[in-house]
Amino acid sequence: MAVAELTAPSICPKSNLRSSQLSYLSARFNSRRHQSFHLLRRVRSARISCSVNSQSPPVAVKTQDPKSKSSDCYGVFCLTYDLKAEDETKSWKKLINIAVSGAAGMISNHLLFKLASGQVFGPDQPIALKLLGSEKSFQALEGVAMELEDSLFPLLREVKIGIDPYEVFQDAEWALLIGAKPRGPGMERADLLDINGQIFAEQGKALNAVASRNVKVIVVGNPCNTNALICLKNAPNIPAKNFHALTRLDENRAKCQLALKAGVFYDKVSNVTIWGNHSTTQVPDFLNARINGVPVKQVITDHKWLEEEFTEKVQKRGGALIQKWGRSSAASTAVSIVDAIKSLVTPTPEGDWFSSGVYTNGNPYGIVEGIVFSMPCRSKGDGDYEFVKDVTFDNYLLKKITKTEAELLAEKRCVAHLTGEGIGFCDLPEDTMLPGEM
Ligand SMILES: NC(=O)C1=CN([C@@H]2O[C@H](COP(=O)(O)OP(=O)(O)OC[C@H]3O[C@@H](n4cnc5c(N)ncnc54)[C@H](OP(=O)(O)O)[C@@H]3O)[C@@H](O)[C@H]2O)C=CC1
Ligand SMILES: O=C([O-])CC(=O)C(=O)O
Repeated sequence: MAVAELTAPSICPKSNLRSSQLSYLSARFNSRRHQSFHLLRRVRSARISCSVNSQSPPVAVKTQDPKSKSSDCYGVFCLTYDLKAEDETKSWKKLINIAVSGAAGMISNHLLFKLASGQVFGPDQPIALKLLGSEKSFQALEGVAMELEDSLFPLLREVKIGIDPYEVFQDAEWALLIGAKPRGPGMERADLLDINGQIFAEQGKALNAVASRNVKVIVVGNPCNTNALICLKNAPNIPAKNFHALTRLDENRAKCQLALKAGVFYDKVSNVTIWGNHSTTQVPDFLNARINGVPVKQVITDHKWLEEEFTEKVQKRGGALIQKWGRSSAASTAVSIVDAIKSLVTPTPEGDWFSSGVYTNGNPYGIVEGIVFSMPCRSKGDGDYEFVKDVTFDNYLLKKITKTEAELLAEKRCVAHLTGEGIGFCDLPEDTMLPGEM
């Protein structure tokens, strides 16, 4: 690995690194081959920061336990700071830990820079990014960390990279689970459920063991509803309510199509629910949706279009995009993850709601319990949510909801061995597909 080409940071922030870290770092440098790259950087950073700060008044620093397996950091982010020592940062909130899996992937490449810029959690919220990859993607992950260093984001105070979820998820307050294996040629959907299910079972166990007891988990990697179910079943000490499967991209896609048809800008479209699975059986609800506060069916009177073209367009938008791009949605998915987080940390506007795939227990819509199903939610902005009460159903909507519910129940039976509910038995509907498959 080209360690010799690396230079220490040319700036020395008002920071301090404990000199006791040096021997610890040097020892570890020899013992962990794959992490030698950033450990050497860390030694160099430490030396520079120690010499510059030898005349500085002492500042409170975060203590680092050499025995801790989760103490690795990356490059410039190994410097430690007293956030209360500088006027600019005095009013900042307490640092939050955000874990991201699949961090070397396409979606993450958009998302991480949004998180670090402050546009998600706000301009007074410092963050630590804990990035999970694999042996295969570790070098790419180092590249991601280098780009984060070079971006000089003031709010980004820590970056750590690793391949062990038990280390990376330590104290995570948010876990954005993006990494998943794509469906390869000739791979059965049951195989995909099993391969990805293993990943999410393992990550659920790791969250259960080391994450914050109130961690909020957003599962993006497909098939995201059932992956989220597997994850929450393997994390019994974390409230099931805290697990989400990302269906916000589908909601955004539905809003865009309704706006286009009605000839209005998309900010006029509200109250859009995606019901069910993030698959081609998902149900974009035009019965309860509104345009300029008026029910969509009164604005768009072509109901055949709503039932057929609109619905199918939203269900298959992912596939249409893959045909153009040659790869699945990455930028708009990252934007929708931002939207999903913001919906939980800011109060939902009066009268509106957002869609999220959440655990069905206690839902007021009669959806079967024990699955992860996209439904309309509202939040007070405290990271939690409640189900919306005032939604209506007609026969068309109920029939569609029943179909997507049956699909999720079949997926659940297929992964029973991963949720601790017996032996997996796959009788998936023939037409079950991800939005990206056509
Ligand atoms: N719910 C939703 O709305 C949507 C979900 N998705 C899903 O999100 C998931 C991730 O999508 P996306 O980020 O586009 O997928 P990518 O293929 O870009 O990344 C996913 C994984 O690929 C590996 N990887 C990526 N880049 C590299 C690299 N340069 N070298 C080595 N390994 C690499 C990483 O796995 P590792 O680090 O583990 O090796 C990473 O976790 C997929 O399951 C997709 O289907 C996509 C769009 C919308
Ligand atoms: O199928 C995929 O991987 C892409 C996907 O989920 C989407 O675009 O909604």
